[in-house]
Amino acid sequence: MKSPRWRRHISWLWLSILCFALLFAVLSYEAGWGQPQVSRYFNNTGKLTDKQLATRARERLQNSLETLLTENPQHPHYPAISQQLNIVYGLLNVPLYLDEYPCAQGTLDRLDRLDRTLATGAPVSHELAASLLLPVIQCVSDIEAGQEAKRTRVALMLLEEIENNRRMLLWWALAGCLAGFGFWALHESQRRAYTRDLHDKLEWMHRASHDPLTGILNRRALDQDLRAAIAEYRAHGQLFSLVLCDIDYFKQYNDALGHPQGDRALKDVVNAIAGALRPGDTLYRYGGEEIAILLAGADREQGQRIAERVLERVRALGIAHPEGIGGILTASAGIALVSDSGPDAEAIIAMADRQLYQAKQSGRDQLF
Ligand SMILES: Nc1nc2c(ncn2[C@@H]2O[C@H](COP(=O)(O)OP(=O)(O)OP(=O)(O)O)[C@@H](O)[C@H]2O)c(=O)[nH]1
Repeated sequence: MKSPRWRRHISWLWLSILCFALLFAVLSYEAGWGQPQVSRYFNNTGKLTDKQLATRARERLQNSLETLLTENPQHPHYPAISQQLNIVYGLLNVPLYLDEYPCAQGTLDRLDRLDRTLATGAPVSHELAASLLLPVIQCVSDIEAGQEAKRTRVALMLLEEIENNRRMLLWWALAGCLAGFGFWALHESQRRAYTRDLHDKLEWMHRASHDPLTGILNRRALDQDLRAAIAEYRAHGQLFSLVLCDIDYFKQYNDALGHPQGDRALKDVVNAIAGALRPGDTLYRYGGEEIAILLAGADREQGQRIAERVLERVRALGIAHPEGIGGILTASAGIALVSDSGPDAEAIIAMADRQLYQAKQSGRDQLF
């Protein structure tokens, strides 16, 4: 059955790789994640730096008040104080303070008033100086405290945001890892199932063409190879011979020593025959105790020489046979050359079979 179209295009392996790639991307992003947050913090704290202005203003105000309270009214240094107050005015005259702190505008008015008084050169009493500057210092201190509280709030928010991001990242990383490994596991099971299927198919193919007892090719394989060899002969005149080999008096062997012993002897005979062949020759179990040998490229002389060698190897095994020729297991063989029988599978087999029959009729343990 054909798998659905999407299954052929999306494999679990690719999904797994995608998950790990996303995980990597998230981690890379995390590496630079702190950066925008920190810059946001400094953007926010840009407004907070005004706290420093208030601090500087407060210090100058305190110095000015101290000077005014310790001033010798006979030798006043009002211009210097006035200069300090002008600087303070400039430090406090910022939109942020005026927008957010109600006392800020009154503070500027008071500074203005004191400055104008100083400008007249008339002595400024301690009471006047204190009544004008103390509320100003109080307001500036409030601004300082307010800005400081704001800075703390922003810092806390930033920490909380970073913590939330970390937690979210952890969950995403965990999910990415689990999904990646999950898809990889699916891919692995799919791969194993595929390998198992392939293995099964190969085994079935092997079983379909091989004999289970001896492990050599079977008759079906011989039919196929014979057709291929005939095609080759027709196309290029490539000669070949077919030898049919049959164990002599095998029924008696089985009857005397039992079927399991007969199986062992059959395997020994097959191994002996295989040992007598050339690399390009092929062995088949044609049926029962009958073995076929396809001798590629062999003319009559070569075919006969190999077939004789086969019979000799069987003899040389020396398997004891109570009713065998000379007391041992032997075999007979019939050979057919493609050029004699005609390029037809059935005709070649029939000819080799007739030759084998002749060998049996002539006393067995021989080639015909
Ligand atoms: N042990 C065993 N015996 C088998 C197997 N296949 C076929 N046989 C036996 O081979 C014997 C063939 O007997 P026959 O066809 O009469 O031939 P034969 O006894 O060898 O006599 P000739 O061929 O005339 O020499 C039968 O007894 C089958 O049971 C096998 O796989 N194992």
